[in-house]
Amino acid sequence: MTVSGARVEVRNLTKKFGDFTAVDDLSFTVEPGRITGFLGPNGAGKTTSLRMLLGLVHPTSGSATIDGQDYLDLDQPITHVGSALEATNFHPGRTGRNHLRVLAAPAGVPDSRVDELLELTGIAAAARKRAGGYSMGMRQRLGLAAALLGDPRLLVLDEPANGLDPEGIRWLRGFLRHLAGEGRTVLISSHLLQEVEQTVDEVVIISNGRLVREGSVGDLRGAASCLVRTTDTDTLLGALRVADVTATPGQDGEIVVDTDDLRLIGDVALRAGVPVHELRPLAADLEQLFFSLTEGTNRNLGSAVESGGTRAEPMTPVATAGQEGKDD
Ligand SMILES: Nc1ncnc2c1ncn2[C@@H]1O[C@H](COP(=O)(O)OP(=O)(O)OP(=O)(O)O)[C@@H](O)[C@H]1O
Repeated sequence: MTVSGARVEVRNLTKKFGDFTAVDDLSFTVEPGRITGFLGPNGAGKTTSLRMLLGLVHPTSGSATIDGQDYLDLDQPITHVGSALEATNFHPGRTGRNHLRVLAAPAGVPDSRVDELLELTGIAAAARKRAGGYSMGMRQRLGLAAALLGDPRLLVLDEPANGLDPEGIRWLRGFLRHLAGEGRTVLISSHLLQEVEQTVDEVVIISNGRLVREGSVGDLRGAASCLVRTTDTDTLLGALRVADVTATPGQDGEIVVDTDDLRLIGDVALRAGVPVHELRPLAADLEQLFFSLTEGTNRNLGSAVESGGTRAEPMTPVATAGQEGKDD
């Protein structure tokens, strides 16, 4: 199945609550066929941005559009955008199945689609149980099923990994990958880069309502490198130089080499006749990078520090779902 994903454009988006600027001149783009992580510490402004994208909050200035249109101007929005903002936005006394049916009916979505989504999201066995008794992970799955009712081109999920166990996170990763693989645009928020690092292709990082970084996860990780340890650093450094590989000596026989081609390094060392005691790729510490970009700020804890620095380039936000229903 091929889906024409929607392009999200956020331009100079700003939201003030009184004197407080929750979202500050935010610009970024979210591309179809990709999973984009919208990241920032608690209180950074992610949910507010997503709510503006979904037409739930009116921007003070700027815009957030879906294929060039405001959410509120979309014809049959359920077919364009599916969102899940809060995993508790359902009637606790209603079964999971009825929750979905209540959302589906007014949108003209057949009950067969509800049953299909209950299967797809792995909660079919609990479909006739009251949603109030669902675990957090099951609520997340129910929210995801609700977001997918209209087979949308854009999926906006606020903290979808919250409450999922490692197996659930692995499942979510595969599920979102499948949806993006069909061409859909997938935008997920998280306050933990680590939680979504292996899920997302692109990141938009905000802090104090402002963009601090936008780009691919690969860009964030930076250039590949590896560490090699030997008892004869001088000889190995010379051999690496001859092989035209940039290398920097460290302590205790360590050399950091600007490539992740371990075989090449091993071959160079063998030819130079030096012993290799360690050889491994060096992973960038993304979590540390995330903290330095966001300065560990958490406005919800009252520790807001206006970040003066690290402005970067642009990318995108989002989300909502959850409606009211009636009893079974
Ligand atoms: N209606 C409102 N009135 C006043 N302040 C608000 C309102 N909504 C949000 N805020 C404030 O705006 C800031 C951004 O909140 P927002 O919920 O968008 O952040 P977030 O990045 O989604 O955080 P979290 O990860 O905790 O959900 C917070 O300091 C919050 O207290």
